[in-house]
Amino acid sequence: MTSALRIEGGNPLNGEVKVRGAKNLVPKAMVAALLGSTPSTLRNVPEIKDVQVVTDLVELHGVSVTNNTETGELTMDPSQVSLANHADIDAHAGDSRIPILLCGPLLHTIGEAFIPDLGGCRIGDRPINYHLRVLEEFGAKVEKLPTGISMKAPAGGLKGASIELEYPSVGATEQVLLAATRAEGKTELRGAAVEPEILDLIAILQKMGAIITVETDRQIIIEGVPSLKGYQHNAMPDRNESASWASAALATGGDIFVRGANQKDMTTFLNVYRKMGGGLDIQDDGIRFYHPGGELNPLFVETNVHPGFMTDWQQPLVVAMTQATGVSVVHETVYENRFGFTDALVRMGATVQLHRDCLGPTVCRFGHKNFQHSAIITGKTPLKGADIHVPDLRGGFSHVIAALSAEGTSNVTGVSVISRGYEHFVEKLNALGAQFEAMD
Ligand SMILES: CC(=O)N[C@H]1[C@@H](OP(=O)(O)OP(=O)(O)OC[C@H]2O[C@@H](n3ccc(=O)[nH]c3=O)[C@H](O)[C@@H]2O)O[C@H](CO)[C@@H](O)[C@@H]1O
Ligand SMILES: C=C(OP(=O)(O)O)C(=O)O
Repeated sequence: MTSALRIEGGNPLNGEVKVRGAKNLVPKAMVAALLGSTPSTLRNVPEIKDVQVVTDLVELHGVSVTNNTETGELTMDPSQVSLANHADIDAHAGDSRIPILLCGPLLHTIGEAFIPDLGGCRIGDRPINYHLRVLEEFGAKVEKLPTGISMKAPAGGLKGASIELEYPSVGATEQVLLAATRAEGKTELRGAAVEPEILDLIAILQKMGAIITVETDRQIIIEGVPSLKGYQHNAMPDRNESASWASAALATGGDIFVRGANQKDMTTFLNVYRKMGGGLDIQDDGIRFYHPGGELNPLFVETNVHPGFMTDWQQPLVVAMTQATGVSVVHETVYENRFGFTDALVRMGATVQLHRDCLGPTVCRFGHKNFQHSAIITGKTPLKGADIHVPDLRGGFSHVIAALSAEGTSNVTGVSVISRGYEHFVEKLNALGAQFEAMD
């Protein structure tokens, strides 16, 4: 696997890339398969590290998985789900955030679960207090151990609950869905997240036999059923990868057709892109994103839960903002610490100032705390090559596109983290005409 790139920047990215299933849906769809009594088939599965991590985890629990990485068809047979050895599970500590979502399905099928310390991007503290509270509301007995979290189902199994989330957390909403569908009785969830990936997960659960109603005002009602069957599903395309390539086109002055990008999941992003002066050609089978020449406009953006501007779109777009003429402002309201990647941009010549105040109308959870969660980006600044070690998934993608738009050579290390969410990243860069040398 490529761990470092020596990039010769200053050339636009031009050409076509294909996006397959969403990183933020596919691993959860795999977890949902554990709830079924018969095998499930998921299509459009990308070859990314998070899929491998979940494959390893569910295999440890007795699920038989076959994955055709070329066709993207993955089948899971959950008929032999069993307890796994703690040490084997613990070997996956720090790999991804998905293990916490195994709790509901494991409590239903084998009555207990052990979860290692979670991974995922270090873009904030990322506590799991909502997850644990939700599971306790279903009746689970939760015990924190030095190496992870152990839990047991109550006698008679999980019971439906009335739950209110204090913040519309994506993961906690998924936790409720995966625990409630087979719990006894009705579950009412208020303050739910309604990201497109969650609606796709609900579609999968409905195919399996679940009864789930998405009401207005972030309410979801789940009427528990005693058993579910397997599903066949085509995973929704990755709107975050699509938006990343869109920002890459703007940052490098290029022109990229993202085959598979879906307009309906990206309307908020597309509006922002158009306001910035980015060119769009929305087609049935994908979207062409391009720099139309001339000046890009500065922008004000606040990240937020869906249907707001997705936080995962923010980091690559900030690189494009360094190439807009004037002052752009980004107020990050989802994670308290998602601007660490801008240090490298500043070393490359960008003008980015971070602030602890909420620079926007939304009074977010971080306003009165000591977090640099607002950024002022003043452009247009030419970027020059630098040596960079990537910090996280989106930050890593952003650093690579900054290096591609910069004059001169950049040595980017730690790029293997990008494979957690971007399929065939190096091959795609190559297809877009990027000039680089890849090192293992
Ligand atoms: C694998 C996956 O789908 N990851 C996505 C998911 O992450 P994830 O599901 O982890 O994100 P959440 O929506 O849960 O987190 C949002 C906010 O809630 C806080 N929080 C969350 C849970 C909890 O128990 N306590 C708590 O305080 C988090 O620290 C964060 O500030 O949604 C995020 C927000 O759209 C995206 O950036 C991630 O790409
Ligand atoms: C924050 C992200 O993912 P995760 O929740 O998997 O760390 C992301 O995809 O940008």
